[in-house]
Amino acid sequence: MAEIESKKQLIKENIRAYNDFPKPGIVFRDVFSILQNPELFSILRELLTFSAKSFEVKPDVIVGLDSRGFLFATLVALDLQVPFVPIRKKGKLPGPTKAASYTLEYGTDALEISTDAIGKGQNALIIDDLLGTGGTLQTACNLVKEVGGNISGCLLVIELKELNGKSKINYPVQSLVQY
Ligand SMILES: O=P(O)(O)OC[C@H]1O[C@H](OP(=O)(O)OP(=O)(O)O)[C@H](O)[C@@H]1O
Ligand SMILES: Nc1ncnc2[nH]cnc12
Repeated sequence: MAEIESKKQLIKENIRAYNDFPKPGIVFRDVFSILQNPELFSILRELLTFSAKSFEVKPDVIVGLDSRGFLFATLVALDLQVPFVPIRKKGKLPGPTKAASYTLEYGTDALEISTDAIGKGQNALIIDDLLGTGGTLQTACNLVKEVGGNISGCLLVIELKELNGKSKINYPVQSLVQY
């Protein structure tokens, strides 16, 4: 466990922060700084998969959120050998879909899921890079439920504590690093 905590600390120290991006007053936490270093990216993958295995309800599918969430959700889906399901920004998915709009730290957007992507009663673990206000994750949870899935939980690389996004989510939430 001490080893896990020190690996989380290493990831935290290496996520670069940019002030006033993309708008004045926002501190942008750039998870791509980890991906530029294969050693750190491998450690992050190991931490995510370790956390994904720790949820009480084991996931049947991994749901990743467009776009940065895909970078991590696909790795975990492979490690767990379960299907990967994308939730995309509106207008990008073919076939029948369900959509919902939401607000985020610096704008508004809409998300979409394929109606047949998750079997009725299947357990989904939702993975994204960052939890801010929680609007994105809350919308993703609603979409998974709408197409008949259950939610094992939600896993984030980064949690911005002061935005209190966790309070919007009625499912188990784990984040690897917090600011
Ligand atoms: O908790 P919230 O306040 O809703 O914010 C978190 C979301 O904002 C960012 O996504 P963004 O929409 O910028 O998309 P990207 O991953 O394509 O950069 C981030 O990747 C999360 O998905
Ligand atoms: N502060 C932030 N840094 C990086 N990505 C974000 N997405 C939403 N808020 C963010």
